Formats: sequence, C-alpha cells, structure tokens
Amino acid sequence: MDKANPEWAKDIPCKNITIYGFCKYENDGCIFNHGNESSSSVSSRPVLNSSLSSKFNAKTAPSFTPSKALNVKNTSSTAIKAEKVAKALQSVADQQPSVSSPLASHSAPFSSSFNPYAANFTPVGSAGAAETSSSPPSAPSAPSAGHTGFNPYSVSGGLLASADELNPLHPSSGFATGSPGPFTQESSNRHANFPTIYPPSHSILQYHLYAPDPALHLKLPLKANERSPEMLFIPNDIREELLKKNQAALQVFPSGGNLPEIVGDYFGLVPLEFHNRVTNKDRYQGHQNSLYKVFSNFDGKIYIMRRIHDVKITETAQISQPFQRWKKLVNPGVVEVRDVFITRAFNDASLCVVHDYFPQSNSLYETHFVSYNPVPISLDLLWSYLVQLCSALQAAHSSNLAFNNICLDKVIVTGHPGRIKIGDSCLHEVLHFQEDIDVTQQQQKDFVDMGLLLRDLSAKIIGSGQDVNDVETLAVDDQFRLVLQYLLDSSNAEPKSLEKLLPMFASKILPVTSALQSYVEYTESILARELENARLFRLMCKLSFIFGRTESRIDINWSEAGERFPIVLFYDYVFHQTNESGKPVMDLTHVLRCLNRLDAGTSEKIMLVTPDEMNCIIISYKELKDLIDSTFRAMSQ
Ligand SMILES: Nc1ncnc2c1ncn2[C@@H]1O[C@H](COP(=O)(O)OP(=O)(O)OP(=O)(O)O)[C@@H](O)[C@H]1O
Repeated sequence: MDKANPEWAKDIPCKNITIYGFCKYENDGCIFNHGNESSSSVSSRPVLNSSLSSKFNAKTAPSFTPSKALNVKNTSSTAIKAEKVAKALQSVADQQPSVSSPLASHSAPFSSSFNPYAANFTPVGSAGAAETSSSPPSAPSAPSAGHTGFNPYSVSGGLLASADELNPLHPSSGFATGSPGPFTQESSNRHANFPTIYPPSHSILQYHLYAPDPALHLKLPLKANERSPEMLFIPNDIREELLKKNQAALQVFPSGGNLPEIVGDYFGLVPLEFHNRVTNKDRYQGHQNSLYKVFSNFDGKIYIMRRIHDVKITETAQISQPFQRWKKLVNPGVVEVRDVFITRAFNDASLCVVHDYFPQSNSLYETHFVSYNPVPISLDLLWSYLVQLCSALQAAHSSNLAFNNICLDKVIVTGHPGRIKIGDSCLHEVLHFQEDIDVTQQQQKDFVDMGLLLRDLSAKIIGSGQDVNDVETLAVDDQFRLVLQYLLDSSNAEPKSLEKLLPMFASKILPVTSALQSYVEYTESILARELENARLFRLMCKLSFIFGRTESRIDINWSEAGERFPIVLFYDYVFHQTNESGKPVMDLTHVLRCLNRLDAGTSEKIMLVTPDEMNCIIISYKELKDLIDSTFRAMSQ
C-alpha cells in the first residue's frame, strides 16, 4: 500500500462508520470511504449521522436564539453568546449519534421548534400509527404501572429499528405473522394499506433538552428526608405526554389548498385521517367521510368535526331531534357531541357532526393492533374496558339511545390507565332518521358489538388460539369467558340487559374503580406539587428584572452603602452559595425555601454577608420583600 497516495483507501469502508456509525475525521483527512458516491468529493455524512445533525440544529433552535421581538439593549452580545452556545451544542449533537428520539430517528429533517405553518405538514394528533409512540395505556392494576414511560433508547422504538420493523404490516412487526389475530380476511384487507409514514417530520419536540431521569445505577437509595431534583418536578413521562398532547392540539394546517377556511362556526381545519385504509362501506350509509380537528369561533375550544360528504337532508328535524337527544348524554365513556349542521362550504351538501377533541387519542384498533409498538392486552385491561363500556351503555340506554357503532375503530383510547370513550355518537341516528328502527333492537346490537370488540381484543392475549370465533380457545379466565358468551349469544332466548350482565362481574368493577381513583389521586398529587410553579416563576422574573442591570453598577443605591444593596447580597445568598473550598453549591431546596419565604414575607431574619466577609446585614424576609417590591415599582413607573 502506498501511504503517500490515499487513492488505495478510497473504496475501503471506514471502520469508524462500521463501529460507531460515524467518523469524526471524515472531513479531517480520513482517507477511507464514508459511504459517499465518490470518495474524492467533499463527503457528506453517513445516513445515521446526517439525520441526527439535521434534527438538532441549535443555531436555528429558538431556545438558543434571542428573540427579535424583544427590545433588549444588549442584543448583539446576547446573539453572540447564543451563537457560541449553539455552536457548542451543535458539536455535542454531532458527536452523539445515540442520543435521539426514536421518532426523530426515522423522521424527515427535524426543525427543533414546532412551526405550525410549516408547509410540510404531517399530523401529530392524527390517526394511524402516528400516535403510537406515546406511552401506552396501562392495565388498571396500579397507577405507577401505568407509567411505563417513553423509552427513547429501546431497541424496538429506537435507532436500531429498521423501517421494515416499524411497518405494522411487515412480518417482523409481529402483526402479520403468528396468530392471524381477531380480524377476518376481510377486515385485515381493509387495513392493508396502513401507512408507514410515521414519524412525522418537523413537529417533534426535543424532549432530550429536558433533564432526563438519571441512569438506574445512579439512583441512589435516599433517606426519608432526602429528595433528588427529579422528585421536585413533574415526572418525565407525564410531562412528555402532556407536551405531546398540547403540541397535537395546537398544531394547525397550512392555509391554502382545498380545505375551506371556515365551516360554520369553525375554522383552522386539520385533517385527522392520514391513513390509506378503505372505509367500511356500510358505515355512514356508504357516504365518504372525513375527520378534522377544528377551532371553534364560538368558544375558542378545539373540537373534531366529522364531515359526511354529499348527503341529502331535507328537513331540519332530521338533525335537530337526534342532536337534542344526544347532547344530553354526558358520560366519561362517551365522546360528547357538540354540534350538528349541514354546510355547503365543501361545495356539496355535507353533514358535519362536532365532537369533543382528545389530543393524541387513538382507536383501540390502532392502539392494540397496528401501532409500531402495540400495547399488549392483559385481562385487567379487558375488565377495565368492559366496565367503562358498560358505564357508557348504561348512560345511553337509560336515555333511550343506542350507539350502533361500538367497534375497534370507533372506540378511542384517551389516556391512562386505559381510559376509553365511544366516539362518533349521534351520526347513525341522523343518517337513519325516520327509518323504522326499533331502539330496543339496536340496544341489543350494542351488547353484541361490545362482545365482538372484547372477543377480538381477547384474541390478542398471548396464548389465545387461532380461531377467533371460538371463545373457548381465548386465553381469558372463566369469568370473562362467561361474559363473552353472554354478550355473543345469538339465541335471543331472552334480551340482554345490564341488570343481568353486571352481576356476572361485580367483583371486577371494584379494582377498576380503585385503579381509576388511585390514578386520579396520583395526578392530583403531582398537580398539587406544581401549583406553586407559576408563583415562583413570577418571583424569579421579578428578581431577574431588577437584579444585575447595568445602571445598578453605577447607581449609588446599589453600592455597598446603598439602600438596595441587600438585594444584591440576597441574590448571591440564594443562587451563588459556595462551600468551604469555594465550589458552587447548587441546592434547589435552599432556593425554593428562600423564594417561598421571600414571597410570604416572613419575619424570619437572615444574615447576608458581603463576598469579602467584611460586612454583614441582618434583615428579615419581610423587609427584603418590601425592598424588592418598591424597587420593582420604581423601575416599572
Ligand atoms: N374525539 C377524538 N379526538 C381526537 N382524535 C380522535 C377523536 N376521534 C377520533 N380521533 C382520531 O382520528 C382517527 C380517525 O378516526 P375515524 O373515526 O375516522 O377512524 P377511521 O378508522 O378512519 O374510520 P372510518 O373508516 O370510518 O373513516 C382515530 O384513529 C383517532 O386517532
């Protein structure tokens, strides 16, 4: 080999790429092949690395770019600092190929901030596998178990998963192989074109920019009185879930295109169905349908609007009567209907039904069958679903209503622990208005539909037989099997009713209610912890507004003899503590304690010492609070 002439190495793959996925000397003289077409040209990064570096661009990330809107005096120096930070972060991002969200790793180039007007729109809270990365709903057994957490490093969901593995219909996904699942040939064909486009491109937040939980081996056993910083904040999995929900809720669709700007009282239509599945022909009387997220001009809230294309409705009663009946139905197991109207905004006579919107919700089918990471079904979860569905049925049937649409596609999972709601209510009644339909018969059909839904789900439990229709082969306990047999019994010997059904599993209702209650208490306790955040944040802002301004360095009031000097010392006392050897002490508890006392203006006194330790001031929190308030007022006048 001729070491003087690097030509000999141009076709040999660089080992750094093989081992680490990237070569940091690629642009710095490394003579081996980095996967470029021509090794002699200026090399581009290998695929893995390029997706990473494009995902995180600290320079363009708004968190690191000073806002132009702010009229800050030292804008240029801030910008220079921000650029330095950005550069440093960029280089860190470039050097860490493994730090990536599993979503982002398969996405188009990432724009670190959410840009609702980006032309390249892809849904966040929409249908399909799109939402499958969110934390799965859990069995109702324990609230903490519900927080399995989003593991960005997991192999199946992380960088190591190939595109094929992420395809729900790919054999390796476990969906197409093994047990054929509960679906008949027809139903699996119906979903055969489910897209593999997820994850979407631009709208993924950099969740890693927040402090992650420490690695397990660093989680030291704490004494009863000790707290780690993570324990002081909202748990990461809940924070991430709420962020994703907010992001999905606020995402808008680029204006222009075929969609009307305003439909009735609603605007900002965002299509929610981004899948290629063929709609069940019998549904909606064979009419085509579309689902949109919409913003209400009336109350500013977000809803979903289902449009049934090209319907003929001649009398207003067809709309108003079913709507009046269904809008009274309020139950946690039902997606409430808010509005029904006919519009010509789509250039046809479309029927629009408006329902409550639950960001990031997925149908049961998406959650358990076609997601990248299907939520496993357990018996506990099935009992929970059964109890919730019965509650919804009880509410509807007692109002002389029937759903007519209980199926895997129309029941959505809205949150932990396995909370579900029957969607799409009221529509069936509008479309079949004046048809000679017996509600009691429809209610009987609801029972059977519920049985079919639970049977299909049971078939996904590990150990269930291949024949979906055979309840005996399902891996459920005898009690659940009896419930299924009762619901699916077609002999019509006696009408099915909740009075007969509920006693069959009365003992199972209590654990479900306990789990839901525990979860409520858990989230309430988290909420209580966060209660003070806004107050402390405002206090921090107030302190930061007045502390460290340029004028304070020349103003006599801020000098050692000045009346505002205690503020300078207090700021140091709170944030700039050092230990005996001069090392910074960053004790969050100390900060919170001081700020809380300052906010309350307690009479407790503290001793503030000058850095040279030559002078000290003894002052109460009340006096400090008054001083800070008066300074702030003087500044804002
Ligand atoms: N109330 C809701 N809030 C938020 N998202 C919803 C709501 N209802 C449905 N979705 C989302 O919209 C997706 C599409 O719902 P839709 O009812 O159109 O299912 P579908 O399988 O496309 O049915 P169809 O074949 O009848 O069109 C659901 O999978 C879910 O992710």
